[in-house]
Amino acid sequence: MYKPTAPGTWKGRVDALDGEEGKRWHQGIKLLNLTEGAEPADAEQAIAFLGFCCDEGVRRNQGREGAVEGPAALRQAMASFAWHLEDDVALFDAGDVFCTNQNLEEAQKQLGKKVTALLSNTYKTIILGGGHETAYGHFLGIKQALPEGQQLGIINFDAHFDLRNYEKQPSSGTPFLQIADDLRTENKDFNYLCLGIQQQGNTQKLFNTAEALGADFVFAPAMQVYNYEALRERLQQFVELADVLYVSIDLDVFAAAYAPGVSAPAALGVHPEIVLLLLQEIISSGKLLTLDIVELNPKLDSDNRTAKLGASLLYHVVQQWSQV
Ligand SMILES: N=CN[C@@H](CCC(=O)O)C(=O)O
Ligand SMILES: [Mn+2]
Ligand SMILES: [Mn+2]
Repeated sequence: MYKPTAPGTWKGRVDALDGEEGKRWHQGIKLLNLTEGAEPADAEQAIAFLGFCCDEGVRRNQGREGAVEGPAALRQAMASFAWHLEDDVALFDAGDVFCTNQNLEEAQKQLGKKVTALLSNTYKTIILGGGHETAYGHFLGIKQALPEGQQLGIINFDAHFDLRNYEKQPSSGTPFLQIADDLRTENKDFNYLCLGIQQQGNTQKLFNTAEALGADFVFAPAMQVYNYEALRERLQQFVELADVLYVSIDLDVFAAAYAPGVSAPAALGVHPEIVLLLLQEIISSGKLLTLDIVELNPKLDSDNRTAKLGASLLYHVVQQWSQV
């Protein structure tokens, strides 16, 4: 269920005449093979991408399939980014975990193992989804790597709570309830902040589940740059209570004009600037442990707009995270 990235996958524009000054991400990224686990990172600041090629959760959740192609589209959209990273920073591509034979549960376990391998070898990890079922696999890995007694805070930029009941089967709509239940089993707190919730996109049942779990949330219409100070305060209160943060970005949080390439587009979704500002605030706290970006469906995208939005957010995340 795991494959390292093939050489030649990262390709893009080459400005040969400009030498080192013309460097782009596809010329600087290193391939990392996790077949036997991970070697300790050989750079002061090591950031690793890992793909989760899976939309089985979306299929089970009655969504529109295609997120299995998300990791490839994100890599392609990042490949020609200009290289502006400091000399002590190394960027890695650690390959992909695949979901085969609709065996989502096994794929999530495999993703978890690779995440643990990266985190316990001091890589800053960025998981490229996949449907939002990526989050539960990601969490399985975080759980193993988290030092005893550390409080985990989970921040999800999403139009949806993804707190659906999973008695029948886990899906892309259930990961955060699965996480909440796992944490409760271990007598740990579920600290969950959801940013960009659409009222019409979540039933009363989901609001009730969120309330019962003590989850905090901000509705999409309040996610505005003019409201930044209030949002920052809210975020800071949440961040203060956590020792480490897991951030999830579901691209359906954005307005469909920016992000048409998702299973469930939000016509009145959030504008990217406010998400970027809040991400910068999160990273500057120094508590970000790991991040994922999910629900990109290249089949539904328009001129790679959604892929480019996701990739551009990752550009800024990498640029800032490599300096804290
Ligand atoms: N990943 C989550 N997806 C949403 C889908 C909602 C919809 O299809 O409208 C959810 O389950 O709530
Ligand atoms: Mn989601
Ligand atoms: Mn969503």
